[in-house]
Amino acid sequence: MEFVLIAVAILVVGLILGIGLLVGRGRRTTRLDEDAAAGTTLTRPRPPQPSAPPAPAPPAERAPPAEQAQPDTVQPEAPPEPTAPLPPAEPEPGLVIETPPPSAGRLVRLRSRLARSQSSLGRGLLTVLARERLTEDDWEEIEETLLAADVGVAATTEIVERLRTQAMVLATASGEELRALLVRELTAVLGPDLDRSLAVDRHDGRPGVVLVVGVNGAGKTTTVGKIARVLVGDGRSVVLGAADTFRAAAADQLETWGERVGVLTVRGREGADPASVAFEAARTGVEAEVDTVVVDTAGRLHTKSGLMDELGKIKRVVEKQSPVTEVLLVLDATTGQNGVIQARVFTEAVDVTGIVLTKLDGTAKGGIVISVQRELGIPVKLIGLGEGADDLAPFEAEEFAEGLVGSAN
Ligand SMILES: Nc1nc2c(ncn2[C@@H]2O[C@H](COP(=O)(O)OP(=O)(O)OP(=O)(O)O)[C@@H](O)[C@H]2O)c(=O)[nH]1
Repeated sequence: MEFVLIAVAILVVGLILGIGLLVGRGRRTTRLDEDAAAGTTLTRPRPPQPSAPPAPAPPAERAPPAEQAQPDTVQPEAPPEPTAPLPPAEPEPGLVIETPPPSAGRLVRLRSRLARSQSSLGRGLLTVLARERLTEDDWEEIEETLLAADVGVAATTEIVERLRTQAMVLATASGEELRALLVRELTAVLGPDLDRSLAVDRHDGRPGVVLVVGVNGAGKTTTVGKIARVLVGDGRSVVLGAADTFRAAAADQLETWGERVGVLTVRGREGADPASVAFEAARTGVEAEVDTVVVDTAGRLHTKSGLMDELGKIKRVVEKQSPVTEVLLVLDATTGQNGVIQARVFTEAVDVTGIVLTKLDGTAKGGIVISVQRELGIPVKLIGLGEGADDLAPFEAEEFAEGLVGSAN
């Protein structure tokens, strides 16, 4: 009996201790949360910080319609997302607004930047073509030179065939004549008659909207800034939209580009809905009656359907305000065939109307212009030839071919 009483007593003491421990833990949890609210330990999401200006609720007619993922299904209107744009940064005191040069003739000024392509492609071809009688080995060398410069198989075959038909002429041609002939042949495969004009004009009393798409790091944000300068230099009024809300620095970067040429940048908070920022940019452009709104987008290649949804939504939402007149895909020329594969994903997601090839100054593979155009069936409209603010030029087939082949001496 005594034994039983001792066992019961031990059990009761154990129970009391166990309950005490559990209660203690519960308190600790509570305390952590209280600490978090006081700003010492963060264990749950914080409420919005006071440093961010409170977002005024946008009036109903101004708010972009929230849309669902499926582009072609009509969804009931959901409440708008609170993504009012942040006010533009105050311009720095004493900031001088620059007047960029017009875009015409820029490629002539910048074509010496194609030096790396020129020495491997242009000079390589001229050296072989200058040989007295071209053997099969020589033709193979020509083919290899073209392929090494990323001209692509189909265009390489075409160029070699065209040159072969002129073998008689080649045999007697002077250095200068050979040069001219090569420029002519390269110009022909570059599509001299393609329409490369940028659709940036107002339509039905509303601004033309240019969406700029592409993978991160291709030079997209820089290119949007440079495009703003091209447009301002050509006498157009512009609003920029920083819809690459994925990276906060991208909006800062764009704002700086805009400020330099007196152009307003509409931006949202980091992580805001890109479509809402694009919508606000278009709305601002409509209200300010500018010629063109240029929108930088985030180039996340998470999944093809995700990209399609995002770009499709941006386009549809913007078009509630103003027509999307141009969709430019920015590609890094130094990424070669990889870039072309990435490009395909974008062309399937959105109706791309023009290509911008950046960083052509840093590559020996200038032939990428030819292969990208052919493989995607979309004209190259602008090319990036350096990090300078005005190192973006409208593409011109003959001037580009001249740059690849180089001068006669
Ligand atoms: N050499 C050279 N550099 C360029 C050219 N265009 C852009 N760049 C550089 O490429 C780098 C990337 O440019 P960004 O504009 O930040 O690239 P992005 O695609 O916007 O990247 P995210 O903002 O991360 O999406 C920068 O250092 C640019 O200066 C070009 O034509 N030539």
